[in-house]
Amino acid sequence: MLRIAVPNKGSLSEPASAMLHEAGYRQRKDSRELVLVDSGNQVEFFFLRPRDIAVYVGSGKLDIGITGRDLLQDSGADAEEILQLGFAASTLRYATRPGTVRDVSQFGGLTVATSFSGVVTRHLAEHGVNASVVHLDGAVETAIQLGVAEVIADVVETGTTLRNAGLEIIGEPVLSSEAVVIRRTGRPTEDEPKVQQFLRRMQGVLVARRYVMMDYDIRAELVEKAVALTPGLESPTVSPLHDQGWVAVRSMVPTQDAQRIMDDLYDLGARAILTTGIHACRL
Ligand SMILES: Nc1ncnc2c1ncn2[C@@H]1O[C@H](COP(=O)(O)OP(=O)(O)OP(=O)(O)O)[C@@H](O)[C@H]1O
Ligand SMILES: O=P(O)(O)OC[C@H]1O[C@H](OP(=O)(O)OP(=O)(O)O)[C@H](O)[C@@H]1O
Ligand SMILES: [Mg+2]
Repeated sequence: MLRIAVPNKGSLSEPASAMLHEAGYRQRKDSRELVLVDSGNQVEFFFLRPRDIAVYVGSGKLDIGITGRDLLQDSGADAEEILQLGFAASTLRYATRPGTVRDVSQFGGLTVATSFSGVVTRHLAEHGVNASVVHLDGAVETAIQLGVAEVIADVVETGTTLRNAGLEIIGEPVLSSEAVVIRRTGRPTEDEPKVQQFLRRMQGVLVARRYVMMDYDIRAELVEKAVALTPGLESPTVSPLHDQGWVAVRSMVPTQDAQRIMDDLYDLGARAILTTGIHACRL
């Protein structure tokens, strides 16, 4: 059985389980369940703290896991990203009281509070800055108010939390993160076909979420121009219609561009333009 680590709490937990469910895997019904066997798919899920997942996978105790890139890098575990999942997107940013310091080059002699002390310690060293790092578990913003640190490094999505704490973001992002699938570094195992099948399923969900199927009819002499608007992932299907002057085209298009493409196709002369959702796919 493939042994997979899944976040049990926090921002990653619900979207990770939703994605696994969409990929056809059983998911737990009770958030207190720690282990779930999906015997139909020959997979065993371990629900673990997001921060611990890289440690289990890096040590080889579990085959693969879903975690955040920031947590993976912070752990220093011997694990690598094998698929980006596109949710829990965030950046790790430095922040301070307005008007104090402007970027990392001015942090010498200061204290930086963060839950990502591994990443931050390395980042400071790379910039040759001699600053102290204080590790906190969460609610890091308060460390400045309480005088524990002059600077914090924290996860930013919308920036609302920092603004509400009266802090301003300074300097360049320390790193950009999102949910990722990880496995032990350089480790194709005897389970490799199962890992590849798992990745294909997850990629199928990503494509089904990001693309719609578009169908339309177009005059035969305009098909090249139409196909340039809807190139598809590989090549669109072009089928003859009973009316010999027209063809039917079928192609995948990014969901976010679908309305604009439909307008452009209509202006070109296409008719009966339809989009339909994709429920699942293997590319
Ligand atoms: N507001 C957010 N938006 C997007 N991603 C986030 C957000 N907060 C945390 N993350 C991401 O979630 C992961 C951290 O998960 P973790 O469960 O440790 O923290 P959390 O979601 O803040 O939950 P907790 O309540 O336990 O602090 C990291 O990869 C981080 O980048
Ligand atoms: O930029 P924003 O959209 O405001 O989101 C970022 C905030 O979200 C997370 O906090 P969470 O609510 O999980 O609390 P925590 O500090 O206890 O982790 C993260 O730690 C930031 O504080
Ligand atoms: Mg949090």
